[in-house]
Amino acid sequence: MYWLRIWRIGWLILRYRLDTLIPWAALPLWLRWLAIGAWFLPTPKTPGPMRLRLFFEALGPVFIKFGQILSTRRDLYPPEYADELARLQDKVPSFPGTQAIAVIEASLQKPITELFADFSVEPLASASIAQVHAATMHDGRAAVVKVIRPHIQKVIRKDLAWMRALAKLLARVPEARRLRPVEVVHDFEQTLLDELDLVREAANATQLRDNFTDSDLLYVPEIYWDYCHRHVLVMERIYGTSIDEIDALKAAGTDMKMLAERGVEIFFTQVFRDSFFHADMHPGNVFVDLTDPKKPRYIGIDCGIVGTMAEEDQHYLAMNLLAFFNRDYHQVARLHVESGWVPATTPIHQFEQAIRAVCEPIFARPLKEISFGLLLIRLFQVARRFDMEVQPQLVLLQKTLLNIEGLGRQLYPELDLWQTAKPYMEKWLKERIGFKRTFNTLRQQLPFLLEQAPEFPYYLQQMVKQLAKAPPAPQVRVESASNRSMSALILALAGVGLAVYGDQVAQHTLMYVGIGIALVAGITSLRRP
Ligand SMILES: Nc1ncnc2c1ncn2[C@@H]1O[C@H](COP(=O)(O)OP(=O)(O)OP(=O)(O)O)[C@@H](O)[C@H]1O
Repeated sequence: MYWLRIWRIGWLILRYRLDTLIPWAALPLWLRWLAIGAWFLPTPKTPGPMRLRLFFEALGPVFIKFGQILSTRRDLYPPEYADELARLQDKVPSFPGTQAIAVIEASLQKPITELFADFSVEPLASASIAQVHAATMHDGRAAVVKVIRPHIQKVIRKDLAWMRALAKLLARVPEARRLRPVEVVHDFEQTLLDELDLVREAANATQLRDNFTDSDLLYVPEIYWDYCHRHVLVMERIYGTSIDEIDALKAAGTDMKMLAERGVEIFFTQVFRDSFFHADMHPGNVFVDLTDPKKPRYIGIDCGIVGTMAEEDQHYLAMNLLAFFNRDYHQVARLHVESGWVPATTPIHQFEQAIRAVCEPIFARPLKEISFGLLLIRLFQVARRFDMEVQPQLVLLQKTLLNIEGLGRQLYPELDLWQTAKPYMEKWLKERIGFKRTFNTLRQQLPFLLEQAPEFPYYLQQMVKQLAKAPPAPQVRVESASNRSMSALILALAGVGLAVYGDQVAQHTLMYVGIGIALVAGITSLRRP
């Protein structure tokens, strides 16, 4: 079985003449012997990217998924390859509904009739990892049941082992190393293994749903947790119009401008407000609720792939985008160093010049034609030359951004992404840096500080004792200065506490503690020369 797979991969490489895509002359001698087998084969007529796509298709679901992921790495691969691989589709035959039932019953440990009032044996949809069936719950709710393809785990693990081996081999070739085969395969492995766990998908969907509770922008179907397992996911069935059905959307009188803008708003809200974004926004996963076509609401399904961002990354991303659109390349370069995205030793001016060289041609176009996603790709390409390790989350973000832009412009070609996003980002940055955020942080931390309040007199006593023992003047001055700031700080906290939380008793206690500290600190500082 193992050798059969090796033989098949080798044979398909030769059949699609992938050897012609490899710069043999650049390879070490020990590898060149592999090319000997190809010497007698006819020269291929179809272009290289298409042959690569056919190769992935012939190798089945895992390689197809891999090709789809490569197609999103436009920062690494030439556009003609990315475009061709983006055409890869999971044309996988569905598996029999009886097998789906067997997986469900084995996972949930109950007969299907006990689980559902009705279960449709004919699948609604079928993809490489899972298949979806319609069902009705016993209380009458319409549901869909997602079931992991039987035996897919084994196939995936075997193929992943293969890919890792091939990637390691490629990484030994200097020409191929810059394509980062090992990292790319590693990221792919993570994504794929995550997709195999439907409980993870259910948890993601629940979080996204919670983040948009009562929102008129996005709806996420409810997860029926009592019916979930690693291999089975049961959720509310939704009835929306696919975002792909432009004619149907228009015929229903949808406000297409608002629909496109809401898509952008949802994305930026997810990235900046929640730091949790749906990262698989292909049209098959996006529907529109047209209850009110003048206020169309999105419906998102399939939360198998999500992205999160660290707070600092959010901050630097927003600052970067704003700096970009102000064409302040020096600031962009500086932010990259400050955030640690590129090494601290990066020569700022050279980096700035390199960024300017790729960005200026983009900005020569009208603003509404500029692609954010493409801009990020260019930036990552430049930054790689300056040793930037692009984190997977940033790659996910850039990929999602490209999807959103694609969708948005398909819905409403005049969509000005920047005009839609800029006010949102500026507002976010202002809130983050401004008084409101400081106040909110204090408000969050205050219960903890107040919990410590009864200890204040003790600390106070200790402080006074220490001061009494304190040695020479200059040092004392520093200490009393710091005590004064300490008392000011505590007083300030007490003030905020009063404003935010105080009932009458707490207010008085805090006030007296605050005044006491201020008095003691003041008297102590007077006692010292
Ligand atoms: N809650 C739902 N209500 C109605 N239809 C649904 C629901 N969830 C999924 N579907 C249908 O099933 C299809 C496949 O679902 P989903 O995208 O979750 O599966 P998948 O195996 O991850 O597919 P892919 O990998 O192609 O995204 C959807 O395109 C949609 O038509």
